Amino acid sequence: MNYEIKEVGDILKAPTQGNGLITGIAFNSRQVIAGDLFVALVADNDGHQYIQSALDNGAVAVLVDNKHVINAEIPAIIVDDTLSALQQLGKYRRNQVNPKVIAITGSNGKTTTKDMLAAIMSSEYKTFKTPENFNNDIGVPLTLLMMPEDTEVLVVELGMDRPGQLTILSHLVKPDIAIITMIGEAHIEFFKTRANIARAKLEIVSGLKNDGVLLIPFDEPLLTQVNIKQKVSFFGQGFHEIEMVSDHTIFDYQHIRFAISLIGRYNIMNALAAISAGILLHIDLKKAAKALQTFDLTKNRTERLVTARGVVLISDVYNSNPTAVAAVLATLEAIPAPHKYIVLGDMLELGEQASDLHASLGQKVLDTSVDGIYLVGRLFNENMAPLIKQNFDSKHLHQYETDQLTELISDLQQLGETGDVILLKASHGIHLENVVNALMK
Ligand SMILES: CC(=O)N[C@H]1[C@@H](OP(=O)(O)OP(=O)(O)OC[C@H]2O[C@@H](n3ccc(=O)[nH]c3=O)[C@H](O)[C@@H]2O)O[C@H](CO)[C@@H](O)[C@@H]1O[C@H](C)C(=O)N[C@@H](C)C(=O)N[C@H](CCC(=O)N[C@@H](CCCCN)C(=O)O)C(=O)O
Ligand SMILES: Nc1ncnc2c1ncn2[C@@H]1O[C@H](COP(=O)(O)OP(=O)(O)OP(=O)(O)O)[C@@H](O)[C@H]1O
Ligand SMILES: C[C@@H](N)C(=O)N[C@H](C)C(=O)O
Repeated sequence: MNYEIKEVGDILKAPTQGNGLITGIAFNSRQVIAGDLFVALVADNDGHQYIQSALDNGAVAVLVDNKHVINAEIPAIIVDDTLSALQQLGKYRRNQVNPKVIAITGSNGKTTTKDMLAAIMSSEYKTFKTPENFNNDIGVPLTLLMMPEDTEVLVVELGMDRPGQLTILSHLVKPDIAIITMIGEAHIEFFKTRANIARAKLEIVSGLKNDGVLLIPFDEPLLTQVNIKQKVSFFGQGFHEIEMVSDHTIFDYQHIRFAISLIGRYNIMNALAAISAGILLHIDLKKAAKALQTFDLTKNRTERLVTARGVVLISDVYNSNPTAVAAVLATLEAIPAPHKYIVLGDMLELGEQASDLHASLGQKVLDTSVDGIYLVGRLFNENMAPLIKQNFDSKHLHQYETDQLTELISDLQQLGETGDVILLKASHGIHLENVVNALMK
């Protein structure tokens, strides 16, 4: 981006001080590079404390609120509220660059579908995608502002954990195509029912263009009954699964063979969502197939890693909820390996249903042929372990508190031989990524 400080002041109808050309944006002073506008956000901490550190790192100006007094020498844009100013700027950028926008939400699979779709779109168009999973009220405007001038297609992920959030984000990005990947139980604590989650996910159509298309899975009744003015299309039918091997999945769709560089039957659904959006923007299916052979996947999403000892780790540690756990257990069951182990950490934000939902996965764990079970956290240990103990050799059941990751790491470091598989899955708050990182050292 290239905006003069005064231009940003005009966009935001806000007073400015100083001159300079803004070429990038950052809200963390530690990540500021020369030319950036530093946005001082107020969270648990107050970002205004880090203005000097941002300037030292090369910030050309700072976006600050008028409750803070700022030295007149510092190039600045002064607003009422820095987060809403960030969103306003993002909206301006969206309209100025004016790409085709494909917005993706869903309880699971947003980031994976976003990465797949961006790879497909890049075969034909200058494409920009959400970095990592910057999908909230901060991440979405940041994505819009990071989008290069010549972007033809923007693939943007929209997340939410409360009703109303997607309405705001959808109006911000104004999608041409909106995708809902699936409805699960993620964040159900704040919704109580899956029906309420579906209703909140459907808010994605509130900013969808009148001639836009909503893409939804054909087999989710909470979505297929939707009644909206825009066109609705379905994905997920008409494929023929051929094979799932240890590091990729093969299926046929419309007479084209797809070999996606990921395991998990659910990733066929994610791929079909991405392919269907590709078709809407006239991408040739052979090009889509090529793009999905090797694409850049955000880490820790059913990511296959191999340790120095040759043990395969399936790292699925960014988030967790019952549908996702069931899906990866089925995947683990389907892939060949001499020995298999599972490490399950608690699933968070499930509210009053948490105990039942943790218990309900017990039979699925027992039905998966594994040689060892490692449970991390109170919820699994209190609610699932009793059933496992009755039906599984207790020598091979290992239990940890969430503050015992060091013990877990040292146990896993001894575990398995070449070709054996360890699946790790937990909510992000359990921080199994630290275990994965330690095992990969
Ligand atoms: C408010 C804020 O600025 N907090 C970010 C900030 O935390 P901190 O805990 O450090 O904030 P803190 O309160 O200490 O500091 C206040 C401010 O001072 C800044 N600061 C702090 C120290 C310093 O030396 N310099 C500095 O500039 C700091 O960047 C922050 O702006 O610094 C972290 C590391 O850089 C980021 O990770 C955080 O980003 C949040 C999570 C975010 O919302 N990030 C956006 C970009 C995002 O999209 N994040 C995604 C996903 C969000 C998500 O959970 N999505 C949900 C759904 C949506 C939920 C909506 N509630 C889902 O997918 O299910 C992600 O982190 O993965
Ligand atoms: N279509 C799907 N159905 C069920 N589970 C899925 C599906 N897609 C992905 N998952 C599970 O969810 C995990 C996270 O995937 P992904 O990151 O794509 O989801 P997400 O919705 O973007 O979540 P986040 O925004 O937190 O990254 C996967 O590793 C897998 O365990
Ligand atoms: C980390 C956040 N995006 C998320 O998905 N949280 C849920 C509760 C999880 O980690 O499972």
